[in-house]
Amino acid sequence: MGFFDFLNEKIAIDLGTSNTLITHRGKIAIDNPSIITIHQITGKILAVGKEAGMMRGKINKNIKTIYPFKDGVISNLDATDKMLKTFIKRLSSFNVSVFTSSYNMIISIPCGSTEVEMRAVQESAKRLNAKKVFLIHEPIAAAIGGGINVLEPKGNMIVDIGGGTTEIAVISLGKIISGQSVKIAGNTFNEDIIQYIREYHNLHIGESMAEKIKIQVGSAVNSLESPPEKMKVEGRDLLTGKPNQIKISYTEIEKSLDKSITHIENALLETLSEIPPEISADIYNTGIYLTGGGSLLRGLDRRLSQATELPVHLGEDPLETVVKGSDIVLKNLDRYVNVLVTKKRY
Ligand SMILES: Nc1ncnc2c1ncn2[C@@H]1O[C@H](COP(=O)(O)OP(=O)(O)OP(=O)(O)O)[C@@H](O)[C@H]1O
Repeated sequence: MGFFDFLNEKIAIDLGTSNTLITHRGKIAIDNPSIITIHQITGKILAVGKEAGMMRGKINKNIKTIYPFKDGVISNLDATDKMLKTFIKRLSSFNVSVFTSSYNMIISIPCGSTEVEMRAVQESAKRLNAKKVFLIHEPIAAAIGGGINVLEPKGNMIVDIGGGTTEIAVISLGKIISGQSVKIAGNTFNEDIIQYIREYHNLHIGESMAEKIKIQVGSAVNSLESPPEKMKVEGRDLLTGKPNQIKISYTEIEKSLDKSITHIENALLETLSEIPPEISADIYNTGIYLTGGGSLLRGLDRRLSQATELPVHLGEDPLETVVKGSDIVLKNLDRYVNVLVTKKRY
């Protein structure tokens, strides 16, 4: 790669509550949990991303695990800076810290982001030496990444279930015309599972175990065509204090998640009830596009389809659609300029 190619570097970043994805030269180069661990006393970074994720729940009191984002937005600016800096360094194929002030960056943000939250993202990006920083709303990026033509005068409905938020958006002519950001998503599902197992099995389990359960035996419906086998779950018995093991089935997990999924269903129905009739007609024909890691929960598409009486399409690689869409926009700025979030000057 020549020097001048370097001047055209483009980076798309999906700063997620659970995962941070970064594309570089059109490929996903970073796909890591959004976690860092630091030493409590010295403040030194001990691990970032995957390595920090592996330490989750198994740390001593001198080590602190930090999640830089909460509910889709930056909750710890310093940790965000440190994490992003490490990821950007890892992107470099050179042996030196190459990224000078000559690359363009696009970052996806939840549609409910406030001016202050957007400024925090901008400032963090500026400290990474980006030449230009563009912002895009996550559902628009997800739609583009999922292959939907968002620029046509036709309504499309996207539901992006992430770790911290579920973003519901109706898009037409490149803009969100209706929608909402609900703070119920994958992390809430994990909390529901922890709570259920504590209540019904007197077992205290950690966050990573809850995540494993959700993936292995999680379900949004109580009857599955090919049900997963019961799963062995280990934790601390609340009555004896000793380590213990139980077996858990997908129907129990369905029960534990029911309340949260009902919330998502209601938010969807509310958004549908607020859109103009012409757009309603479009959505009646096209249905709903479901994406984000949370959409991988077994039977969720079926359940949302039953609740809305609309077809629900599950996209491919739902964990990657937002960053892929952002990358497409950055590469085709002339075509997509109208979909970008218009920033105030700070
Ligand atoms: N197979 C699976 N079944 C159920 N949930 C899953 C599965 N795989 C991943 N998830 C969940 O997807 C969520 C992460 O999704 P994603 O990476 O789209 O969110 P994010 O972008 O980090 O979050 P946000 O958009 O809220 O900031 C996590 O809660 C994770 O547990």
